[in-house]
This record gives sequence, C-alpha cells and structure tokens, in this order.
Amino acid sequence: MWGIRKGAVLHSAIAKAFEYIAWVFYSYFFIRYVVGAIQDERGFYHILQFILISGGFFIIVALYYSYIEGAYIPLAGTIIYQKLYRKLYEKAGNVELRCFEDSSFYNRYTLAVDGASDKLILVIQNFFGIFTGGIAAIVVFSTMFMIDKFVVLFIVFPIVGNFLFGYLYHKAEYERDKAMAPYKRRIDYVNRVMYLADYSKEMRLSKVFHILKNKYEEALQGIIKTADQYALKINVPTWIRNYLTFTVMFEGVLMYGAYRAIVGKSIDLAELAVLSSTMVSASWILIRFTESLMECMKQGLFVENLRTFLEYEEKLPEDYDGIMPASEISSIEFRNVSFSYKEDCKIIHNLSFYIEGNSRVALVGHNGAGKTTIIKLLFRLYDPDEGEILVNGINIKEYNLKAYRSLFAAAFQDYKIFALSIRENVLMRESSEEDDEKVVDALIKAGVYDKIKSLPKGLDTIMTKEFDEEGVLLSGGEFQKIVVARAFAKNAPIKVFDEPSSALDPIAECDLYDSIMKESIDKTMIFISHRLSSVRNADMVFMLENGTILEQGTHKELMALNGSYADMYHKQAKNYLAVEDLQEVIA
Ligand SMILES: Nc1ncnc2c1ncn2[C@@H]1O[C@H](COP(=O)(O)OP(=O)(O)OP(=O)(O)O)[C@@H](O)[C@H]1O
Repeated sequence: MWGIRKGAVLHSAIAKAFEYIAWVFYSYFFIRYVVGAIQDERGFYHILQFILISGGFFIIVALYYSYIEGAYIPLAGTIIYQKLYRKLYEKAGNVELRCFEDSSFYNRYTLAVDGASDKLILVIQNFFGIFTGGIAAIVVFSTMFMIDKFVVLFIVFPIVGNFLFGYLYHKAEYERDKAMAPYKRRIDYVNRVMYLADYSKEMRLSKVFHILKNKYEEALQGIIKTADQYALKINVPTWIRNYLTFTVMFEGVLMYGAYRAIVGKSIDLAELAVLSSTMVSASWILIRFTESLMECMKQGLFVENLRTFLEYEEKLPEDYDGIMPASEISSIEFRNVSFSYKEDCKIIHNLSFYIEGNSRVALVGHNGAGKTTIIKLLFRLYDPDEGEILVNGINIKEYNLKAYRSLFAAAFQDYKIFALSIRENVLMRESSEEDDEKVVDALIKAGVYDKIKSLPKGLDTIMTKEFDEEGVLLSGGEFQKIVVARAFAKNAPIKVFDEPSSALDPIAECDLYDSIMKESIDKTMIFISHRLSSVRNADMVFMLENGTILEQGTHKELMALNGSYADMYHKQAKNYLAVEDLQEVIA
C-alpha cells in the first residue's frame, strides 16, 4: 500500500487517531468537565463556551473524517484498484501456461482477485485501528480503574467476547469463503458461457444448456450447503460475543455504578456519569479494537493469499531475461525431448529431429499425435521434462524469452478473434494507418482482402458485435484467413501455421498453400496439416505417432517407403477425389 499510495496510509492513520481521540475526550474529559462544572456552579456561559469549543473540535474532526472516508479513501481505492489489478494481471500474464491448467492455481487467483483492493485498504485501516484503539482502551480503562478498581473486572466479558468468540467467527467466515471458492468459480464459468457469444450457437442447437444449468444449480447447492455447514460456527460465536460485550458489560456496569452511587454513596454524580459514558466508550473501543484485530487477521489471510499469488516464483517467467537470439535461423533441433502435461502421461517420447534453416517442414499425423504440443514446446509455452530444444545450436532456455518468441509468426489452430479492428486483429499490436500497406498485403496473401475491401469501414471495421453495432461477423473461413494474415503480416524469421486451412474450401485452401509456400521462400516455415496434398512441396515431412517420429523424408521419399504416410495419403486422396485409380494423382 505504501508503494502504491502513501497518502492513503497516512490519512488512514490520522483519521483513526482522531476517531479515538474524540471518543476518549468525549467520554471522559467532556462529561467529567460539564457535570463537574454544573456541580461547582461555574455559570451557564462558562459551560456553554466549553461546549461550543469542544463542539467546534468535534465538527472539524467529523468533517475531516467524512472527507477521508467518503471521498479520499474511495478515490485512493480506485487508484489502488488500478495499480493492484495491473500487478495481478501482470503476474497472471507472466506465469507459465501450466498454471492455467491447475485448478488450485485458479482458486488462488480467484481468491486474490476477489475484492483485493478493498481488502488491502481494510487491512491498513484496521492496522491503525489496532494501534490507536489499543492506546484508547488503556486510557479509558485506567479512567474507570481510577473511579473504581472493581468496575474494570467487567472488562473481562467484552475481552473474552471479542477476542475468543470474535476470533472464532472471523476464522469460520474465512474458512467458509475458502470452501465456497471452487463453487463460485463454477458459477462464474456458467455465467461466462451464458454471456459470451462464442457459445451461443451450441447453446441454441443442443441441450447443453440443461447440463450447464444443472452444474450451476449443483454449485449453488454447494454454496448453500457450505453456508449451512458454517452457519452455527459463525452465528453462535457472534451471538455470544454480542451478549458478553453489550448486555453483560452495559447492564453490569450500570447496575454496579448505580448501587455505588445511590446505596453505597461512595461515588458522586459526576463519577457515575463518567463511569457510564466511559463504559459505553470502553465497550465500543474494545469492539472496534478487536474488530480491527480480527478484520486484520481475516483480511490478512486474503492478503497473504494475494501476496503468495504475487510472489509465486514463475518456473517459466514470461519476462525471463537471457541472451538475444540472432535474427537469421540456421537450425532448429529437438534432442531426445520428452514431455507430459500431467505426471505419468507422456505425450512426447524421446523425440529428436533437425530442421535446416530456411526450409519448409510439415508435421503430419493422426489426431492427438502430438503435433501442436511440439509447436507449444518450440514456442517455449512449456519446457520439456527431458531433453533439449536448440535454435541456432543454443538451448532455447538461454534466450531472452520475449525476444525468442518474437522470432515466430504464428497462426494457431485454436485461434481467437478479438473485438478490435481488422487492422489490430492482423497486426496484434497498436497500429496506425501507416501500417495499412503491410496489413493489406497480408490480407491479399491470405485471400480475404476482397471481402474486407467491400466493408464500409475497411480495415477499421470492428470484428464481432461485442462493442460496436456496426461490428462484423465473418464466416468461419474468413475469420481463419484473418488469423493466417497475422502470420503473413509479422516480420519474423520463422513462420508457423497450425492447421491454417481447416475451415477453407478446396480452392481457397490451394491458393492459401501457394501463398504460404511463396511467403516462406527465404524463411524457416513449419506447418501442421491434415491435408496431405498440401505437404507435397515441403522440404521435409515428419510423420508423427504417439509423440514420436514414425517416418521422415520428402513427400516422394515417404510415398516410395509405402508406410503409414503413403497409406494415409492414399486414403485421403481416395475420399477427397473419389477416384479408384490413384497412380495418376500420386505421380
Ligand atoms: N493442455 C493440455 N493438458 C493435458 N493434455 C493435453 C493438453 N493439450 C493437449 N493434450 C493432450 O496431448 C495429446 C497431443 O495433443 P496435440 O494437440 O499435440 O495433438 P495434435 O497432434 O496436434 O492433434 P490434432 O491433429 O487433433 O490437432 C492429446 O492426447 C491431448 O489430449
């Protein structure tokens, strides 16, 4: 907090100090002086003057307090919110991809993000509440002790009430919130699915809504069950705390004081008035003090979680600094690489291959063979469990990660279109009209420029209707072409295309592969394709199965081998062209 907004820390401290000073002053000095002055018959104007001066002081304190609580802290809260969330998102953006496949990471993340800035402010305010409240409690109890030694015994009730039972219910509340976090995440997921347009078609054409509705209700039941489980653990200590703090303390001190003043006549009226008012203040100060303590502990647990999240040491930090890679690519090599997403489930098995710089390489194989995983490893989205990956003869772990990733221009299979302009969707960075030539060229190569040109706002057209009434929705193939244009537009020495034509018609597919081949003449290019006709011009084809290379060579070599690749090719050609005699096609 000090790092983000010093003023908020200082004003929280001053406001808390004033709050308690005003309390102690009113309950002890003010009442004692006024009742004493009446008893000593000091005169109306003298007392009025004292009341007015004290009133002025109270008004100033109250105005300052309201300004801090009502205006300054909420404003500071927005700045804290902005800076803290930036830190949170930076962290989430910097952790390795694997974290997003770990549900305990998600739970920690959700708990950290949930009202993080409010909790941080609460901890600071309550921290000063403990400090100044502790001093105020000592002053008030000493005053009571001076009037009557035995009356302080009544303090035991609010102390036990607040410290023991207050602690129990705060702890139970934290545990309940923690137990509810996975259910809340499930509810958030269903809310997201219902809200996002991406899911709307499937939702309308299937009965998946019912499954989601059931999941939602299950999660809701989970929340209700958790609330039920913790109801007694929270309510009983709350009731006992209130009973001991208010009823026993208030009534006890009042009856005891009245007995001493009326029956025993051992304290006078001023002392009885001071006793009653300090008793009320003492109770409140104690409540506030323990509330601050408990709140600090409770929010402290959230803040601790936030801190653990922010201090999580990335195993593969996105901002990893290392040597800068050369922009010319001479080789890419996988050396005995093994990898698994989860323990005991190897996806890549002792894989080794070598790619010459400036060559065009195709990865082919059945679904789930591990092609995309190889690309993810090459992008260093994951690190191998065994073996090493080398680019230009250097282990990729030694490179500055951002600079290393900038070597690649990629079109992903599971692409995402952003609710931004077409220009921004192609460049994937901030852009201006000066970039138009590059964007247009990329869109032409991807075979979608004619369509974009026909749109009234051209490159400025916003994709999707999320924010803009005039936003456009394109066909699946057109969307995919825009994604492919990303790889054309980025000036990078290695181009990667993961199933770039899965949504294209045969003519568009053919044109696209022509463009890709032309584009990659002086570049290293890796592409994944299920359409084997598209790999005929590759310099090297790797046929994968179960995370290892089954066959490798040029298309011709693999056909001559007459193994798995040739078999797959025959089957595809047969189905695709619906011809019996393929000799002509193969030739
Ligand atoms: N994030 C992940 N967590 C766990 N397992 C995964 C993950 N991503 C992929 N897998 C598993 O790894 C295996 C290989 O997946 P990969 O995407 O590399 O295959 P692929 O050859 O590209 O398949 P396709 O041709 O269908 O795209 C699959 O069995 C898949 O279930």
